[in-house]
Amino acid sequence: MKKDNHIITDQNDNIVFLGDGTLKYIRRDLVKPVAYPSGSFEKGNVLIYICNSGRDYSFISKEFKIDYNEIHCDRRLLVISAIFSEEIRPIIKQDFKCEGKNEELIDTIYERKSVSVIRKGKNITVRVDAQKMSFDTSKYKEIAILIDDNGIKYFIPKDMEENGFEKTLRKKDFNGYCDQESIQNINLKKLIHNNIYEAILRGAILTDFKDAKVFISKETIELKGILYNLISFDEEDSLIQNIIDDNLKYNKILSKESEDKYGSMQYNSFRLWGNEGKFRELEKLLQKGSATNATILLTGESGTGKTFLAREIHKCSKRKDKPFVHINYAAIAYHLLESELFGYEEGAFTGAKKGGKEGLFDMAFGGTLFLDEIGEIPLTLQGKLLEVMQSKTYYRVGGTKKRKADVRCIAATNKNLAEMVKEKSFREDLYYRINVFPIEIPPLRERLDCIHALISDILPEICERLEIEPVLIGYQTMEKIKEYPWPGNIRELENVLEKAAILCDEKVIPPDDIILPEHDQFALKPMTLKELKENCEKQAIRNALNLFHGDKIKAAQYLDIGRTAIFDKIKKYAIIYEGIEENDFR
Ligand SMILES: Nc1ncnc2c1ncn2[C@@H]1O[C@H](COP(=O)(O)OP(=O)(O)OP(=O)(O)O)[C@@H](O)[C@H]1O
Repeated sequence: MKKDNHIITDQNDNIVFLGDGTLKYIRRDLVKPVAYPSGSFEKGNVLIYICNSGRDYSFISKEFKIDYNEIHCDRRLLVISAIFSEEIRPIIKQDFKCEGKNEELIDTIYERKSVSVIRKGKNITVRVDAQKMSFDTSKYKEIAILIDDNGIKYFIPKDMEENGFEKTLRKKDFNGYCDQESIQNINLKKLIHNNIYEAILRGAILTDFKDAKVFISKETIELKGILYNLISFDEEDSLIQNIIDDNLKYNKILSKESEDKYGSMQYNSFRLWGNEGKFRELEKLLQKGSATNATILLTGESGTGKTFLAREIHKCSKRKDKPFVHINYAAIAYHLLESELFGYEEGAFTGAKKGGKEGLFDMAFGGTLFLDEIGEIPLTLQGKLLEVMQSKTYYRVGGTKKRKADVRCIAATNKNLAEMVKEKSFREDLYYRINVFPIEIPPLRERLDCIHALISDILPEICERLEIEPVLIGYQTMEKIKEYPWPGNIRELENVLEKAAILCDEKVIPPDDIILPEHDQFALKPMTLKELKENCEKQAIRNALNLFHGDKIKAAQYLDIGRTAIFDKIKKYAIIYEGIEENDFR
């Protein structure tokens, strides 16, 4: 189960866990880099200890001495230790004495804090709620970061570089300066945005002293797969330890998964989602394809992401700094196609602009030309396109000067081009020229098991587009979404999410705000009873076919109708589903 696309929030919508797949949504521009004031250990503080050498964690209690007598702290001290190039290792100082009563702590200790430690190359970033500090670990042997009510304070022992681990950490040693204002009024949810942020999350731990319940366990993470809920640390030792163990194991799984997937922790540059073998294959194909100049043919049903992936391929190619030009053949008037594509010279035809006009091949020079809906290109123009693709040169309409076509072509279609070749509506030679590197994108219904990954990818974008506060999806809402047999078009899912984001009055979308397509269509226009009935029937059959991957017999059984009846209705409503053969209707 893929876990790196999860965002876990507590009941206050503070981010508790950020899967590495979600880090790209964090708006770093909202968190100003700040330094923090001098401070001391206080009740419930968290100490994060980062060490750049050594592998034996036992030194923490020995060499990195904490003078407990100096620290007025009635809480146990949580020490998270991150060793450069090793995973985070949370350690509870079991021997640390608590003073005072728990009840007193509730008001004074921060109630909910999410602490994450992110490593990117030599940099370690510690985030506490909206605050964040980064350290270049190669510069220091040791860094101690203290988190308390006021935020993050850090301590880099001045003489540490000379004296190794001999330094004793005392409260007076924490010196720095603070800019509290820079983090005030930042709603954590504002941080969820779509800035690409390449980093690997190594650990995320929330301490919560107010609510003693434990809401999460290894099982809930593993079984539910997605959890937008509260992780809280109970005050009981054993429970804290359990949670930390779970987090540890979870982090191990995470890093193992990432390593399996990307070798040495590399990012999936294509924003692909899905965890089946075929997605790894698809990813490999995209990686290979984007690294070359070969023409790529993207096929797949409407709304499966062909345009989206064409852009991603461009972004990952050597041509990424040059233009990406999208031509949708279906959207350009037939008589204008040639001049739009190749441009024209002055006087080429009546109405031609003075000085001529550059075409899309000119505009895409050095970059990528995305030939969308290639199946729609008229036969008359197919020959010319073939010629350009072969000779890499072209003439403007009415022109005599040969121009260089320095473009990489990506074509896309939802048509069956091979069939079109047979029917003679698509040139065979052009088909072979385009079909050098075909990549088929599976429809949504074949990737339903990881639909949550797509949602966590697109929901922040939807909110940004609508200019509304980012919203999150709760666990039950996600379950409801998963129950619907999404056919193939991602746009359908986007519409549902968009509507839910608009309807939602809260920070987390409740299940009731998810209006699934079959319920929604009735609201669109008034219908007669007959139309309503037919719509219901049509939708029910479509759903059943999706549910049973096009198996009409199973769908008929599920709908409790006869075999002939379902065949008749599929024909009557012209329901198209992959796998329905023409023969079936005879
Ligand atoms: N991997 C993805 N991550 C996030 N959003 C995606 C992804 N793939 C597709 N989408 C979104 O799904 C919608 C449909 O995708 P897109 O327009 O690329 O499909 P298409 O196959 O080109 O459709 P058509 O054939 O109708 O032109 C878009 O809004 C796109 O942003």
